[in-house]
Amino acid sequence: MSDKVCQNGNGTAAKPLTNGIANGVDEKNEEKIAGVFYNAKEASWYTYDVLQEIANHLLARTQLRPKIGIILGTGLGSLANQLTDADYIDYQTIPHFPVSTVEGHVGRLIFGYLKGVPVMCMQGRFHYYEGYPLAKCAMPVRVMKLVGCSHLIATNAAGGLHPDYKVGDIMLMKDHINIMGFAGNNPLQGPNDSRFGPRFPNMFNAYDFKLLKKAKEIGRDIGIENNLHEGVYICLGGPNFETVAELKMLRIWGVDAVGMSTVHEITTAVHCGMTCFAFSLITNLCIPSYDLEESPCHEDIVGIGKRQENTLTELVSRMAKHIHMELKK
Ligand SMILES: O=P(O)(O)O[C@@H]1C[C@H](O)[C@@H](CO)O1
Ligand SMILES: Nc1nc2[nH]cnc2c(=O)[nH]1
Repeated sequence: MSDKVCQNGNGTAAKPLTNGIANGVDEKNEEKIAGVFYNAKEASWYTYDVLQEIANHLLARTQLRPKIGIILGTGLGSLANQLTDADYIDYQTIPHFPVSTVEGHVGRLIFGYLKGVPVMCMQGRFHYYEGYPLAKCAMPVRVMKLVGCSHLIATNAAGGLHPDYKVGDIMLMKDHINIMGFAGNNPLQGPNDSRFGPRFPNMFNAYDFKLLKKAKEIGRDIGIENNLHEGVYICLGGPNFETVAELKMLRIWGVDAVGMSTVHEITTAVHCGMTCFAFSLITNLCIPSYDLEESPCHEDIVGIGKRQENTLTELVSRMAKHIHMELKK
């Protein structure tokens, strides 16, 4: 028998929950962190003042003043190894911050220089299936904004649904389908604080067209144009992977890559006026057939991210450099 932890899509390893939460809402809601139920009250707990408190806390712990926030998806955390002169801030030590419970998400913020560009990096994100409401999953984006970031680079691991995609390819996100929002589950649900943004934000140009164009140019420069695509991402609630019938339906909808994150982060970032760029690393193929022997496995997904570290670092750092130069103009 293979010693692989998961086969046939089962057995996804969970990181043991830590009890070392600094203070605030999580201490009281420790049970909820185990992913038990959705609590709208908990989501709306992150008021402007609470988020400002978190931002001030961070600004007191680093000299860096980044304009670019980066979210590293599953298996993509090793990109953070490239940061120099870095300040590492564990989520457990930040007031009111949740903890990362998923393998492949270290759970810390890093303020450092990516090839000379100051950035703020989330090495590990929060997912809905961990038991966090969407507003809480996306809360760090508002913190980025309050720290001074005008741009967000979000990355994720996703299943490739488009028939041309191969494992290891990169799909630049040109758009998304907010399926969880269709049913009213939206990170912006609840009272709107106009200091963040408008009640009814426009998502028409959520993914900055110029940055998308630049990414394609960079893709050519670094020789990955044959493994680079542009497509539509969907975030499902997870944690289960999709059934064949679901994959068939998503394909009809025009979805190219399937994941469990990013959409609520981008929605929150657009709401507060940040310019967004995002991409998916295709870590497995979503083939709508009952005849397959292999199915997605979290450990393999993490491994693909690590394998692609050099390419991803090159793409992200060149994008960061470009944004940095543009901001200086
Ligand atoms: O955080 P991301 O969206 O990169 O993680 C994806 C979705 C699940 O969390 C995990 C499945 O392996 O990878
Ligand atoms: N929902 C979903 N998320 C993923 N993350 C990485 N691969 C997948 C996948 O196939 N489906």
